[in-house]
Parts: sequence; structure tokens; C-alpha cells
Amino acid sequence: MIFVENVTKTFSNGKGIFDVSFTVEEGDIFGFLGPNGAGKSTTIRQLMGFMKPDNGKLFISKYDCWKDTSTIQKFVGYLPGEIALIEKMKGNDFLNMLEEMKGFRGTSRKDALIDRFQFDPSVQIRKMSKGMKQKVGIVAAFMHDPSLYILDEPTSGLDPFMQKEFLDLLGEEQGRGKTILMSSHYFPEVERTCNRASIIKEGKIVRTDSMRDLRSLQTKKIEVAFKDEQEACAYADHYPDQVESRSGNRIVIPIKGTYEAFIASLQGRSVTNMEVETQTLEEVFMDIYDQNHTPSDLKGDEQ
Ligand SMILES: Nc1ncnc2c1ncn2[C@@H]1O[C@H](COP(=O)(O)OP(=O)(O)OP(=O)(O)O)[C@@H](O)[C@H]1O
Repeated sequence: MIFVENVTKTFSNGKGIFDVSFTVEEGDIFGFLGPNGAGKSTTIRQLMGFMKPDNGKLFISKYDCWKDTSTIQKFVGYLPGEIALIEKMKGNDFLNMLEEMKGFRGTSRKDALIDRFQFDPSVQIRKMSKGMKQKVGIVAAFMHDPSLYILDEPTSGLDPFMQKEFLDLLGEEQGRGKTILMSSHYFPEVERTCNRASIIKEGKIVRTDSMRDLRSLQTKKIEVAFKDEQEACAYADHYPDQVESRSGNRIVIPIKGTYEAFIASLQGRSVTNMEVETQTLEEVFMDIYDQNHTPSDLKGDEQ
């Protein structure tokens, strides 16, 4: 449904995105994950036709994102990263104006969304908090029941309760066959919500995979307790490259992929207990980043 092919956009300061390619299939919730300044919004703005790529192509269905901008802007539910609302308008006047502009009337869905996100749309936008403005933006993106959503950091500014409500809504929309591209710099959100993701770093795609495949990159640390210390030492001496550490009768072995060799190595040994600790997906992503330079820009990155 979304095709981004070898797209480069270089700003005068040398920043931008470089040879970015990925595809979002119909029915995906696709995560576009990267730290601040990675190039998420630059890519999304080109998808919405606000910016022309220097090189490469962006298509949504059969529409060219640069040439068919007005068609795309009509049917896509778009939530910008920095919402520009008309400050002197009231929330509901602003939403009504968008309805007029887009040529639709969807009052019941709009009202249900306002109810769900619990805000007073009669307040002047100027007097709204950041979170309230974000809610107006969410209603604006969702009220016309589009088949495709492009959402730039959609949970930013929402409290944890509203973030959950929003992520639940995304799940429901996917259940209704909708396609969603959402950018985020917050790993657990993508892990919980998306079925595929691209990781972008310094303007370049580091990896695109299904969440299932990303999960298969998880290292499991298995702590094995042997009958006694002597048995643990014998094992550690026999498999020095596999054993990460030993303490008394316990050893720790990191495993990625299948367990066959590990299980075979325990044959004939007296094991009294085993515990498995699985890397979080966030740690998997950090490993991927590590393989593509030091993630200095990610350290201390919090939502
Ligand atoms: N109009 C512009 N002129 C010059 N540089 C720009 C412009 N827009 C973006 N950049 C730079 O391009 C890089 C990518 O920015 P972008 O806004 O796409 O990142 P992002 O991943 O969306 O980050 P964030 O999570 O902070 O929103 C950054 O280094 C940014 O400073």
C-alpha cells in the first residue's frame, strides 16, 4: 500500500534521509522507529506530498505522493508530528472546518472519538494543553474513517491512560482492515502495537522486519543449576566458548536461535534447575544499533 523506494532528501546542512526504502502492506501496523532527528518526519512529510524528494519514489497505492498530493491528503488520516492548529478557533469549529474542507460529514464517529479521548472541544485551541491539542489532531485524523493512517509520533503528549486508549484504537482499526504507519522513538510502544517495523538511524534504514523476526533475534540467557559445583566446573571447562559466567553450581549460557546443541550438551549431566531470561525487544534493537555504530543518540532516550 505504501512504497518508498530509494528516497533521498538532503537539506542544505547535509542532514536528511538517504536511500530510504520500505514497503507497508495492506493491513499492517507498521512502526517507523528511530531517535530524535533520525529522519522519520522528513520521510512522512514526503509521503504526504509536503516535500519533494531529491531522488527516489514514494507511492501510496497507485498515487504518486508528489504529483497526486491533493488526492492523498483527502483519503489518508494524517497526524503531523507538530500539530499546527488555528489557535483562535474552538476545537469543534476547527474539526467542523476540516469536515467541510474534506467534503464529508462524520459527526457520530467524531463525537464518539471526542468522548473516548475525553476532552472538551468547545475550548479555544489557544487555551488547550499539549495533550488536548494532540487529541484534537487524533480526532481530525480518524473522524473520516480513512483506510490508511499516517501518524507521526501519535502518542506524544498523551498521558499513559490515553496512550493505552489510543493504542487500543489502533488495534481496533487494524481489526477493521485498516493500514497504519506510525512513527515512534519509543520501543515498547512499537513492540506492543506493530506487526512490522523499520528502524531508521541518521537518515538511513538500518533494518526492516516483522516483529516476529525481530523477536527471533532475541538472545535468551539460560541459567542452569547443576547438582554441585564440580559438575558446573566440568561443564564450563568443556564448553568454555558457550558459557558466559559461572557462580558456584550455576552457569549462564546465552542462546540465540535453536536449542538443539544446548540440550545435547546437557545429556548425561545432572541438572537441578533452569531459568530463562529473554532480552526485551528494546535490547534487540539496541544490539542492531550497536552493529551500525554506537547509538550515542539513543542513550537516555526516553519518551
Ligand atoms: N527543513 C529542514 N532544514 C534543515 N534540516 C532539517 C529540516 N528538516 C529536518 N532537518 C534535519 O533533518 C534531520 C531529520 O529530521 P526529522 O525531523 O525527519 O527527524 P525525526 O526522526 O522526525 O525526529 P524527531 O523524533 O525529533 O521528530 C534532523 O537532523 C533535522 O535537524
